[in-house]
Amino acid sequence: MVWLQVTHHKQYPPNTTHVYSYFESRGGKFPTTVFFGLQYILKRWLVGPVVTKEMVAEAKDVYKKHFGKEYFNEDGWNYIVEHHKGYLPLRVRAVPEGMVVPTKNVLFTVENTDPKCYWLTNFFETLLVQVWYPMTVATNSRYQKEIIAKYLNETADSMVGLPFKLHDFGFRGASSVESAGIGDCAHLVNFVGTDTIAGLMVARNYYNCDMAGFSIPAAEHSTITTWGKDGEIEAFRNMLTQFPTGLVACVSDSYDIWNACEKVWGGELKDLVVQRGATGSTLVVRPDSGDPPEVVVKVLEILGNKFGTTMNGKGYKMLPDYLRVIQGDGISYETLGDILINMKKHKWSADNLTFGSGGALLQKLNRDTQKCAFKCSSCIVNGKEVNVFKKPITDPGKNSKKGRLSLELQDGNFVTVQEGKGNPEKDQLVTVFENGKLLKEYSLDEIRERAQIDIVKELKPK
Ligand SMILES: O=C1OCCC/C1=C\Nc1ccccc1
Repeated sequence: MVWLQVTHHKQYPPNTTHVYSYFESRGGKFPTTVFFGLQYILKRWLVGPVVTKEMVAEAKDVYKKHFGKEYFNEDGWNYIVEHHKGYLPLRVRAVPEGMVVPTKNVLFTVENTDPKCYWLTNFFETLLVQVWYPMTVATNSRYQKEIIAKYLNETADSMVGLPFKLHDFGFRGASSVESAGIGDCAHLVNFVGTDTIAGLMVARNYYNCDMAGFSIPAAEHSTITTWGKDGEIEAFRNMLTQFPTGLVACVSDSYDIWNACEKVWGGELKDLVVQRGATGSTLVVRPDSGDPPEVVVKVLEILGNKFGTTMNGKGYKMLPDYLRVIQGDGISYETLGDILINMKKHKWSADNLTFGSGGALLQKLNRDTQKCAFKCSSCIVNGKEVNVFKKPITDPGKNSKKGRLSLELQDGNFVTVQEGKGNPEKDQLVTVFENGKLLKEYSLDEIRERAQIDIVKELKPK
């Protein structure tokens, strides 16, 4: 409740009764964005009777101390408590979550529904613009899915493994438990592999998804190195015996990844590894250092020499089904292609490998990555609706849109129609929130469907 923009009620023209603002990505790293995460913000902060007179009193006290003067809009907020019973008189219209939209298009609009609360629209800019984070994580994750899909399509017999190909390793590198949860849920729009448990709870509590992601038992360096360097073989054996069936992952670079693959997995423990095949179980070897394109291929070559390979229908090598590799070090949108290219060059199918990504997936992005902005484009002053815009001579890229906006599909392409000239029947924006109530909810399942990447859409049986 204690947000910024607390002095703006004093700054609008006299007799302002309506402020209408919109959110967009002005461009940036990726040409399209996956719209995701607004529903979390609405349900977490804005839905229901969210304002009480006690909160108003506290905010008044906080801001009196913060500014040293009475700038807080006490009357305005008490009006919302008394007249609206704490329900926010706002309307939010948004593109459906999971929709992939080219940048520079309106993604959602906000306006006040009570003329006395003109000041409320932009009061929540601070909170609503935080949608940049889940949106940008979902976008960055989806662009990685496109790269993986390309090489899977070229070098594997099936795309069925695609949803598991990029695993969220990012919990520890996130800025907080809450942001890890939001970011992981955004990643899970595109994939189903994660160790960021917080995201499962966001999916359950905000996106109606009982279990959004999956994982398997995995070693970390501490559970291997506590056995001592000479005990690494026993640590590995312990992984195979403690988890006798199913998949188990084992980080193998604590001392010497080449020796681990050649002499331990492919040597002393080889029979135990091969026997897992009898129960359809799999060992996943995890390198975790060195130059990823080189290390992944060298690990595959060593394991291939020791366990044998088969040629798949696309003419690429596959390890036996009981053996796979996961690379979780140095993975990002910028680097995973290099690994897949080197694998292809050495005739290894992409299906042998899974990626794990941490900091790059959840943390190495900001509001500028997709240039997310919230701007007023229309208002009513003295009963007259006027277009509002900024057009800085110092940066045309910051020009904002004018008037009431709609997002229309014209010949299959998204177009933002400005100045209220849109055709309501064609408008892709949906009223998701009005007067404190959520009018439209999206489940993660339908969001996933909407965000499908084209290559999978094309390959899906008609
Ligand atoms: O190796 C693995 O195989 C597949 C399951 C996950 C996994 C490792 N997880 C992880 C998480 C956070 C930091 C580092 C690794």
